[in-house]
Amino acid sequence: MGNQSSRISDLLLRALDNLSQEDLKRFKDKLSHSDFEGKGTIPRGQLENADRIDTKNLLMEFYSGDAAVDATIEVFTQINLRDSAAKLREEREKGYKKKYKEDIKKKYKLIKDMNSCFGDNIILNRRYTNLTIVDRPRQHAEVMTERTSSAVTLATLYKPDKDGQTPQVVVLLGAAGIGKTMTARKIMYDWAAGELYKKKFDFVFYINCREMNLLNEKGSVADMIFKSWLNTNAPVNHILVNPEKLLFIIDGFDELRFSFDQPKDNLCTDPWEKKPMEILLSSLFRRTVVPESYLMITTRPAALEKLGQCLECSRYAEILGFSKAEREEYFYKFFGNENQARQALRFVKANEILFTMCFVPFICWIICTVLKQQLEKGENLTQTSKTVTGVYMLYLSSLVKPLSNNTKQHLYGNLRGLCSLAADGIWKQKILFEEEEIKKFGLDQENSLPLFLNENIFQKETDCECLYSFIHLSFQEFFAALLYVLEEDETTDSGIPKKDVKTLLENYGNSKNYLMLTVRFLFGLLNEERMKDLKEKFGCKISPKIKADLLKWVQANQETDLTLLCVHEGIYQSYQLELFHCVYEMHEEDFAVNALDHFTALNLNQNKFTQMDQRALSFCVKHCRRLESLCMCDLLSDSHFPLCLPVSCRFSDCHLTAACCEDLSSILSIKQTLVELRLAGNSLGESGVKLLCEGLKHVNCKLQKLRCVFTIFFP
Ligand SMILES: Nc1ncnc2c1ncn2[C@@H]1O[C@H](COP(=O)(O)OP(=O)(O)OP(=O)(O)O)[C@@H](O)[C@H]1O
Repeated sequence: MGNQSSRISDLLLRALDNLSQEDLKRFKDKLSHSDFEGKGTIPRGQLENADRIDTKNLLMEFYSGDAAVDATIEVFTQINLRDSAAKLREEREKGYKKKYKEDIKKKYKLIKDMNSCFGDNIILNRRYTNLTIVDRPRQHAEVMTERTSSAVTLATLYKPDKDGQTPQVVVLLGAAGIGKTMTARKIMYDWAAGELYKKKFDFVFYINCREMNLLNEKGSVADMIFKSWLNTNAPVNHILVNPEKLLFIIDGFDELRFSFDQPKDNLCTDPWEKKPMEILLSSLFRRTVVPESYLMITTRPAALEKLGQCLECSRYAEILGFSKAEREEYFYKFFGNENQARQALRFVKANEILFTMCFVPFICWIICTVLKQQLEKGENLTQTSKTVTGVYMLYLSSLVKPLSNNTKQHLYGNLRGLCSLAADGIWKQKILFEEEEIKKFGLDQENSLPLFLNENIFQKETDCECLYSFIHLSFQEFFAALLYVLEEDETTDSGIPKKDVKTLLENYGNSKNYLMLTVRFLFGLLNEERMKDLKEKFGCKISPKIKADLLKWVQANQETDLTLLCVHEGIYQSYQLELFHCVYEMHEEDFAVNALDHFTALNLNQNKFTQMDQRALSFCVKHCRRLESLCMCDLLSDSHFPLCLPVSCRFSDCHLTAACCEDLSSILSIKQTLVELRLAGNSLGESGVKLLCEGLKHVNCKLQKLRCVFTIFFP
């Protein structure tokens, strides 16, 4: 007997056992007259002498599966045994939930490391580290300037807000690799384990946008539920009875290729109605179908505008990544060996930029993976990197290093194919690739695949289809960028469309935001050291002339007097801020000086920057040679903003510390053009003020105006 039959058998027997002898007699009598769902009646002769077990067996034989329970409930109701009917209904619901939860727990309990061998899994809870998540104000102009953001936990996402409104749609935002998918998986697991949303949701369904892109057939909400149901037939009818107890997690909105500007009368309202995927998803987002259900949508910030066009969200929350303490916790979890974790942490902390970058879990994973390999081989921990591109290169090098010479010979060809596949995919917003495409780019050779691509087994209706994806979307973006840097190669590129960097930049400028990370990597790859590595380690022929195109592009996108308004730690990501990130990613003084030559004034007030934003800005401001005025306030308390050298500097409420005063002091003693300095709202401390005074006393100091309010007591 299958699992489901055995569950139904127990359920029915319990229900019949609870009947008195008299009620059982009435039940059998009514049953012998009932033509349930046109299936005819169970012959009276068979029922007459049947005991409870026989009756149960007859019910199961005659009405197979769930219909036997439906028939029993119906007959209970007809003979006025309403309590028994309600109890059976309730027990069946509990059974469904229990089974679904068990299956979900099994499915989400394990995760696969991106570079792991088949069957090499890790227990989710042993690796999952808490992330910092904050609530975000809505995107109305008047609230965009609201600067407070409060920490939230997964458990409080669907709790009423301060106005008493319970959000029905939660958008979980976060940059590439910050942990959105991991969080979605953790929610699935915790819910199934009874640790999250226990009373709030009866069923939680996970929908992966990457897979949605590939579904050419029409589908319905019911089909989505069927697909999530792992083993048995989903009791969709019963699930849909209480839509307000359902949560749909739609993971990776930014990966969807569809446009969502459907006219309203195209949308569906019936959960059983089959529609093309883009209409079905539009209907869910625009709340025309199962409008009482709850949604959680994860997306990168770049797709926020598109999402806003088809969805009215009631709560935005943003994943900010790992705090310092969480980064440390991650290292211990990753290594599972205190000694190694301590060594690795000591090494990473000594390189401040590297440690800062670890706020992104995926970067943390790459760094730990590379360090683990080095530690296991007894090598010294020597690699350092200042940019995200540098970290990705580290990973690439670590993969290539142990390859045999024979494999290395084919490396460049494979890499080119891989880059072409990646770029092709980025343009088509395609993340899963079929075997045909793998062949088209010559990647079907031994050794070319396992290094960079994952094999996914994707359930397409009943057939199992084999698909490939990069080990992480950001790696696809990295390889796509690499294609633009590689020199055209007439011998190997036949049939592969040529890629023009100007088209890439133009399209990105025209708000094709999904190109954002690719463009950022492009800058990163053109760093001299990266190019040298690419040549030496991977045999790449690099085309440095595109640096000139990048320079022109940055220059063309500049104003002289720039005010960056309302950047809330990445949410309202400004195009201009992204340009600063690009310049940072290249990390070259000459380029930065030329690229930023236009700026004379920079106003960074009203912003809340992430640590990485601050690093990028710090680097850029340092290289704005013609900057005359810099105005900023309210930096993070552990910020590292440069005390750069324009004519006028305003650092109001910048949490400047005594350490910053040391820089300031030396600037005052060198920079004779600095004439105005405003420092209101900073508590510099006694030692800070003393340091400042040193600079002010210096013979080179030509400061004319100093504005500050100090509360400090000198002994
Ligand atoms: N909370 C976490 N604890 C431990 N590791 C994490 C966590 N979040 C993410 N990671 C690591 O970072 C990797 C990338 O995370 P994930 O795929 O969830 O990012 P994402 O935000 O969905 O990225 P993208 O927008 O590029 O799809 C994971 O595969 C995992 O190794």
